[in-house]
Amino acid sequence: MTQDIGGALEQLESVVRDRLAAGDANASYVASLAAKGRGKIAQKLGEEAVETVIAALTEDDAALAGEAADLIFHLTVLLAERGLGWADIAAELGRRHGTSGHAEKAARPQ
Ligand SMILES: N=c1c2ncn([C@@H]3O[C@H](COP(=O)(O)OP(=O)(O)OP(=O)(O)O)[C@@H](O)[C@H]3O)c2ncn1[C@@H]1O[C@H](COP(=O)(O)O)[C@@H](O)[C@H]1O
Repeated sequence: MTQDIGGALEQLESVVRDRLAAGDANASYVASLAAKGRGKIAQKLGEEAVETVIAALTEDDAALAGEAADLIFHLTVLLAERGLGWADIAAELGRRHGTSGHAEKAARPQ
């Protein structure tokens, strides 16, 4: 099924929030990960980031897409556990839109 990225992220976030609220670690990976604490969620995110880097350097496109999906999924869990969601990230990206990274860096206080 093809889906636009906004819809996919909203759908994933909605399911993740439901799983966190239900807290059923036996039935849900999200709930079982959250039960291990924020540190474990952050650790998994770091592992998935490393696996994404390795895939980018050594594996094919399908493998990279899979690792990227794992990374985004675990970031969604971490954000939700902190009470944040993709709307918060979209707002920050929107604030940055149109500002060159070079210009932003040059404007930082020395
Ligand atoms: N997108 C995902 C998703 N991507 C990856 N994963 C799981 O993330 C886990 C991480 O993989 P690993 O091999 O690193 O896990 P592991 O070996 O158990 O890791 P360790 O804790 O042992 O280090 C696996 O169990 C994957 O199945 C996901 N689990 C759930 N989702 C989404 O979240 C929804 C809710 O899932 P549940 O909470 O399980 O109902 C699902 O409907 C999906 O939409």
